[in-house]
Amino acid sequence: MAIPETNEAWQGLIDEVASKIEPHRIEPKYGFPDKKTAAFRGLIDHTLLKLDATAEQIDQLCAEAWEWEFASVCVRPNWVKRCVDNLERFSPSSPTASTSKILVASVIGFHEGDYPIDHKLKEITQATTAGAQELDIVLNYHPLLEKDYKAVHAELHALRTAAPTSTLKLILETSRLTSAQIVSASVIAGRNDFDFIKTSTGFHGEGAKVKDVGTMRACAAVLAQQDGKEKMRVKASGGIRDLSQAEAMLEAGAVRLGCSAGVQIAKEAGGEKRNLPAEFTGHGAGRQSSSGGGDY
Ligand SMILES: O=C[C@H](O)COP(=O)(O)O
Repeated sequence: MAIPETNEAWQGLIDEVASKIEPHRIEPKYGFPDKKTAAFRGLIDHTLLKLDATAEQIDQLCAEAWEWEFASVCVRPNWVKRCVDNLERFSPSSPTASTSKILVASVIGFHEGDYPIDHKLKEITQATTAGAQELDIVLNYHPLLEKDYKAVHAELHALRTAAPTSTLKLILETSRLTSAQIVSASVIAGRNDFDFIKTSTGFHGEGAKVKDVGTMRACAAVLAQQDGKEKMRVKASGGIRDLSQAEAMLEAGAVRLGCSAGVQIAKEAGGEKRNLPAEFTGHGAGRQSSSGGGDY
């Protein structure tokens, strides 16, 4: 799988992928697990990214993630250690503990993405040292807008190299991009072995849109065919507040959802949570949207 060496060569690859995307769009709606099951809730990254989040709110986030068996908790780097410790305490080798493991995801370069690469690399070290298994990294999309694909590649290559075993999700901030730019970013992410492409930070614009999720999924399918490797996955995030929005994103091709409204969605889906042992309850009061009420 050759890496293009010039912006022109990148553009050629991007155009080739774009020309093959349309046929993939006629695929039927994608399915997802029964809404009442832990498998469905296991598609949700339970997210709290407000700058003013408190320790009590982080503890509550972890408790809710354990109870509803979400895929992960997604937090800022400074909270990773606390989440790892919480989740370890909730799921020791107790015979009653479920086998499902709640992961810890950390955002990197959040939420503007245009931090210098050294800042992002420092945050990666901080998060992975503290035990984060997944990293949701905001793309510096400015070079992308200028079609400086070599610069985009240089950033993504440095990030992948710094975290060779982590699950890497690249946040595109799709509300700031055209469909063509979404394809360009997805192609470069694919060539750099990112595991996911993710729509939004939840702090800008409209958040996830069905159309963009469809484009990203179709692009990932073309790349997988072309490169003969596993399909990069799509995470929809930002503004997903209820079950019908969550379902629409999954039907469009997302296989992971990032939401601060995970509990509301799980309740609406009608499943049953497991109960955290009493010794761990008594966590903090209710939370708000990770985007602080949102600008949607
Ligand atoms: O990455 C996830 C988003 O920040 C979640 O945004 P939200 O608060 O709109 O659900």
